[in-house]
Amino acid sequence: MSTSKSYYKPLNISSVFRPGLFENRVAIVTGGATGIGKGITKELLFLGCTVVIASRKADRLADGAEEIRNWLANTGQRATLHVVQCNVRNEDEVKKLISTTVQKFGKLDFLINNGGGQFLSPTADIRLKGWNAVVETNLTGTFLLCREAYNQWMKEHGGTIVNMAMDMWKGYPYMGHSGAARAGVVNLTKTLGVEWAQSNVRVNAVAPGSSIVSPTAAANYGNVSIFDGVGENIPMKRTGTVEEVCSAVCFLLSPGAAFITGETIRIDGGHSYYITPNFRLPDSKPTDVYSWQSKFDADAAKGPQSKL
Ligand SMILES: CCCCCCC/C=C/C(=O)SCCNC(=O)CCNC(=O)[C@H](O)C(C)(C)COP(=O)(O)OP(=O)(O)OC[C@H]1O[C@@H](n2cnc3c(N)ncnc32)[C@H](O)[C@@H]1OP(=O)(O)O
Ligand SMILES: NC(=O)C1=CN([C@@H]2O[C@H](COP(=O)(O)OP(=O)(O)OC[C@H]3O[C@@H](n4cnc5c(N)ncnc54)[C@H](OP(=O)(O)O)[C@@H]3O)[C@@H](O)[C@H]2O)C=CC1
Repeated sequence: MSTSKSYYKPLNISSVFRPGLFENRVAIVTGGATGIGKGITKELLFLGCTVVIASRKADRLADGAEEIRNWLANTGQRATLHVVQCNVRNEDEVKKLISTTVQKFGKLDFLINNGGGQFLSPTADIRLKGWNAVVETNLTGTFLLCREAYNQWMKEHGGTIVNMAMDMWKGYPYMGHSGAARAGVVNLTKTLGVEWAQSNVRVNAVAPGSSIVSPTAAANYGNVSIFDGVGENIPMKRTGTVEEVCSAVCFLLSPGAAFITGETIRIDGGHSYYITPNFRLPDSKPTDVYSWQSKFDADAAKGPQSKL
């Protein structure tokens, strides 16, 4: 990838939220060992939360957990990280993830349904097995986790859920399966926000643009340059950072969002509101970046983006 290496340096974690905000809280983050999920996990740990990360691949979980635990040890943070292997498409594994968490930690305050993904394909070429794989991962998996978290714990004790959507507001050419599934996630989020309000359970979502740079996200497409050039068509003239998603998730989990439910926050630099053919913005510099890296690194990260 042409983007500078410094962009991918191990992150020094910080947060715009107060230290200890999530002390005595217990969270599950699916897909918490890579990319955006790993960032969410680190910020939650930084804020004192106990975090269970869950996904399919044992090696990815082990690598992610090792990196996170090394960071915890180096910074002297005293937070608990636990790993559970779980395919969100498997109902039994989802039930077990929730029950194990509640048994081990005594409760479940937060569920972050981050795990998911898709492959690029013209919709006409998608086989049924591939369609089902993507819809089951993103929509059915989110449903199963929400249902089990609610029935096994949150119905009686309250809780907060954040789901993962994407920039599918105008359809999603070449990701028709995922666009349809994520639109379903946005709709499910509204429904559950209303149905479960009486149990003091808030359900919201975030919708990142197709522009949140992480090495695993890029590698999934077999093309590490997939994010190159993406910033050009975004009003803020740049791609987004993992941290810019994490802070929105932490806000939705926080007491500051106590009156917000059923909502989906777009994190896309204005891309989904920008209609290019009739109204093209004048050239401009990239906007300021929020990241956990030093100003020097953040400036380095801006470099390649400004060439887009
Ligand atoms: C222009 C800029 C665009 C930028 C886009 C970037 C925006 C980023 C958005 C993101 O979401 S980043 C996150 C990326 N991470 C992932 O997507 C990871 C998770 N994804 C997956 O694991 C897979 O894509 C999956 C299909 C959802 C699940 O895989 P699973 O292992 O369960 O299934 P498989 O056995 O591999 O495949 C099942 C079935 O699916 C079809 N298929 C899978 N991959 C492809 C492919 N690359 N091309 C075409 N079809 C595919 C296929 O039918 C598979 O069955 P078989 O035919 O192999 O039997
Ligand atoms: N990066 C971006 O620009 C955007 C990302 N998103 C979404 O954000 C989320 C995080 O993506 P990102 O961090 O960028 O990319 P990653 O590829 O790093 O994250 C995907 C994560 O999901 C996990 N996962 C995938 N399928 C399953 C499954 N069936 N069960 C459990 N876990 C699963 C993977 O772990 P494992 O392989 O071990 O199962 C991995 O940790 C995804 O839902 C993605 O689609 C949405 C919009 C834009």
